[in-house]
Parts: sequence; structure tokens; C-alpha cells
Amino acid sequence: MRPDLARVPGVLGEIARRRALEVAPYPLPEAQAVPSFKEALLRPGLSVIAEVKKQSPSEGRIREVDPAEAALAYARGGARAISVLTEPHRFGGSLLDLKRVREAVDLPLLRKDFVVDPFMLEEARAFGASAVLLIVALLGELTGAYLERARALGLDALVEVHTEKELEIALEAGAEILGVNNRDLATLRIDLATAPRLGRLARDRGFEGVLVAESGYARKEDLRPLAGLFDAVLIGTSLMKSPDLEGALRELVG
Ligand SMILES: O=C(O)c1ccccc1NCC(=O)[C@H](O)[C@H](O)COP(=O)(O)O
Repeated sequence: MRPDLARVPGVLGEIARRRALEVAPYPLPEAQAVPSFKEALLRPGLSVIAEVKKQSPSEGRIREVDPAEAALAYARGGARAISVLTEPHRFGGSLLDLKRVREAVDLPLLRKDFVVDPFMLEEARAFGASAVLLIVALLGELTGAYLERARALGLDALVEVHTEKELEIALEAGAEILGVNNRDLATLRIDLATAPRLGRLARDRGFEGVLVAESGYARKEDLRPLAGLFDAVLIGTSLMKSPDLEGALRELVG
């Protein structure tokens, strides 16, 4: 059950094809109980998923950081969940980062990676994630099958879309947590109008689940168009660039 990655353009396709070559199942540690990602995002107000992100294709090196210390600062700053990038080549992440963050904080964790094989879901659960990212641009019509597999493992899934067509696939697949990414993952361009536009469309189509806006948020005023429409926002780069992670998070959402 692997997606056809030859059809995926740009940086996203490059990263995903490399990831697919690296998957080689091995015995995993037993999964422990984890807090609910979905419930954390449904608490009143706009929930923040704060991301541990050391580097990225769009920014290059962002910050040399101890993932556990960053997560503790985010927890003190009011994050409701933490996203940990585990892709090693372009984001400098690892499963060890996920494990260290799991040991440091009680918050639900999102494994942020380019899931292209079901074994990556099992890994996520074994290393302490409460949720995984499923990117519709990668998984296409297999999104529903990955969603089902994730649920069977006790994982929530953040199903990520960037276009109307991807939104249709996500809704059809039965997504309960829908992420709208302002970053076009093929060109890396950010357009903050994408999340409100597709978020509204999702609600118009009857989506009653959790809505998450993703990418490009740096200032308090950027969050205003999300009020009353989105349940949560995922923020990485702008927080990571601040010398004071806790203060930056408080200032953004306080
Ligand atoms: O961040 C990138 O450059 C990137 C490039 C290619 C694929 C994915 C990429 N980012 C993943 C994300 O969606 C973000 O890490 C996340 O939404 C946080 O965004 P930001 O606050 O802009 O760091």
C-alpha cells in the first residue's frame, strides 16, 4: 500500500521518494499510552501546535536546538500540542528527537514527516506520537486507507490539504482533523489566504471536525482571519527563530 510518488512534483516529490527508499521494517519498542491530540486541539480558543524545526527546504538552517528543551519551553508558553519533525535530510529531525520530546513533556505529539509507507505509522506510535501527518498531495486516493490504518493503531491523523481538489479527497476519506497548509509544498510559496479560503469551503461542505491552519504565521495579526473558523494553528519557523521560545509563543497567542 504505497502511493505512486512519481507523480508528485517539486521538493515534496524529492523528499518523499527518498523517504520511501529508506523504509525498512524492524522490531519496534512496545507503544505506551499517549494523550489525545484531537481533544487537546478542541479546548476553547485557538490552540497552538508548536513545532520543533531545526531546518527546512525554504529556510535552510533555522536553529540548533535540543528538542526536549524546546518542547519544555513550548509547554511553559502554552502550547496545546507539539509537532516534531522526524525527516533527517531536509529538516534535520529524527525519531530520537520524537522520543526525547515524549520523555520531556506530557503534551500530545505530532510526528511530522512524509508518510509514504504504513510502517511509518507504527514507528510513530512506538516512539510516542499521538498523531501523524497525512499529506493528501502524497497519498492521493490512498489517504482513506492510511487514515484507517492510523486509527487502528490508536493514532489521530492530521490530514493536510493545499488545494480544493485535495480538500475533496480529504473529506471523502473521512478526515476528522483537517490541516490547511498555506505553503504550496511543490513551490514552497506561502499564501496566508489559503487557510481561511479552504477552511470556509470545508465548513460549507459540512466538515464538523477539527480545523488546523498551517505554515507562515509570524505575527499576532496573522492569526486574526482564523478566529471563529479554525480550532488550531501550527507554527514552526517564526517561533524557532526567536531566542526566547516560551516568550515568543506567549506573545503570539496571549
Ligand atoms: O517548511 C518547509 O520549507 C517545507 C518544505 C517542504 C515541505 C514541507 C515543509 N514544511 C512543513 C510544514 O508544513 C511546516 O513545517 C509547518 O506547517 C510549520 O510551518 P512554519 O511555521 O512556516 O515553519
